[in-house]
Amino acid sequence: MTIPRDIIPLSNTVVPSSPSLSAFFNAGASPSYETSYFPVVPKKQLKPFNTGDIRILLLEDIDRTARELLQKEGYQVESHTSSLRDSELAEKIRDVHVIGIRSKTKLTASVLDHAENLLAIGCFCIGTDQVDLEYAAKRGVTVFNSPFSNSRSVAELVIAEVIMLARRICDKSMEMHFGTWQKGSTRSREIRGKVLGIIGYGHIGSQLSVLAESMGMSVLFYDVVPLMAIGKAKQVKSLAELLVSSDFVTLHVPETLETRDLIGRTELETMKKGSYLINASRGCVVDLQALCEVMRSGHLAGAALDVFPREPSDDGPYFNEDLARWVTEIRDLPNIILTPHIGGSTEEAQEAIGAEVGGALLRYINFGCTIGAANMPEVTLRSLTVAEESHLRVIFIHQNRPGVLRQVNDILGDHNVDKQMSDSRGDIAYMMADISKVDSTEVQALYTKLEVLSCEIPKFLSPLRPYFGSTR
Ligand SMILES: NC(=O)C1=CN([C@@H]2O[C@H](COP(=O)(O)OP(=O)(O)OC[C@H]3O[C@@H](n4cnc5c(N)ncnc54)[C@H](O)[C@@H]3O)[C@@H](O)[C@H]2O)C=CC1
Ligand SMILES: O=C(O)CCC(=O)C(=O)O
Repeated sequence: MTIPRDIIPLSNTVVPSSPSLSAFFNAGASPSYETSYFPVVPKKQLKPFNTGDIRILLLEDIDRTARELLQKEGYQVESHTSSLRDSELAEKIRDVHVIGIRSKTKLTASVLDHAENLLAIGCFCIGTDQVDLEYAAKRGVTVFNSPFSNSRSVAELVIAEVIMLARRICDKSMEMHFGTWQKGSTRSREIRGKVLGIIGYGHIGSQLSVLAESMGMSVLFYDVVPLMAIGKAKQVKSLAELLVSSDFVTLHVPETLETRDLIGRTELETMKKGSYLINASRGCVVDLQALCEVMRSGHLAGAALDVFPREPSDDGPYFNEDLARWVTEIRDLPNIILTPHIGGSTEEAQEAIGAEVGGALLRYINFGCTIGAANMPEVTLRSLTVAEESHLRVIFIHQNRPGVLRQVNDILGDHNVDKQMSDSRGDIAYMMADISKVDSTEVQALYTKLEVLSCEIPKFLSPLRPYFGSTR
């Protein structure tokens, strides 16, 4: 557990928002924070609230690029180097408007039920399987991630592992650490001319394909969709075809129902004798019990695992039998490289992710822009400018039902609707409209009328709220 740090005092950087909005954004704010004032910068962006009222919780050692970006905006940012235990997470998530996580923090429906004020989740990684995306959308919580900022880092780790496995580097190094000098070439091979089989030819798989070919390997890949092969790589028709033909099999699929235990005993036994398995995707994709047995039988020559079906939530001496039964077995296997989910953990990747996800959160909070969202329709409009006085941006997240937009437009209709964009994704729709000639005294009435509309949404959807922004 870590001590919260970097809590910025509340700041009043902008013209105060309407009382109802202050109430919305201030709900749960701790009265103990000090107040201070930052210079007002005349930016051409929405300031629908006091930016200092926005409370952001960053977990799992998210890069300082994100922290600094968000702090500069005047938001209150509290950051922790690790994830939080369940009870602490439930408590902390209650008050915040934004939470930033990586892969350890599980934002399930029951955790999200505690999140009374949550507007957005930033997954500072590629995977979003740790978040119940659908439930978050139903609660009007928008989720952002970084689709490829750490892809290269994962690809580089895998290429390193291919060589290390082929030369049994980890075992050799371990022997030396224990004082044993054991020279020899038995079961050490070059990777040139060998076949790399990639399962999942997306951002990481295709990047790896380029690296592997440049080192003289042949590349086969299997993917559920037909894809353009890069270089001389070849897409195969079935998983079995890839498994029987590859010297190294590496997994780069997302965690889905279909990929759970994608590699079980049958698949492991289908792999070539003396081949190697690498998993830097998600732990549940490989049946570890089967892997241990097949490795002990000598059928596989080695493996590298960066991800596990259960991973410790804290750094420390936790990779032991308390985590799972298979841990002891895996630790005892020869020529197996074990790494603590560090595929994307490079300074370059983390900095890029911090800027990308931090920027997406900022654009969402400040402008309502959902471009890049993982669970909401992608909607944006050109920003309002400070010259456009008496303009108001209305954002309305609602159930995707016939008639809702007509009702919304009836309410907005007394004003000039300068621009409007609406889109839906499954059951959820997102509407953004810029209306003009709005007197500040009318904002509350508009809000109330829209809020009544949202009452038509079943009770569990009640947090879907209208959200206003103005240039003032
Ligand atoms: N170890 C680490 O630190 C990291 C792990 N990851 C994991 O790697 C995964 C892949 O990342 P990206 O390449 O960026 O994803 P991506 O979405 O670009 O590519 C995934 C590919 O897998 C394919 N696919 C999906 N289901 C499949 C199936 N059943 N069989 C075969 N192919 C299937 C998709 O069609 C797609 O082409 C992420 O979802 C994440 O879980 C990502 C980054 C870092
Ligand atoms: O960096 C992390 O904590 C998670 C990396 C990962 O697995 C991802 O980006 O999906």
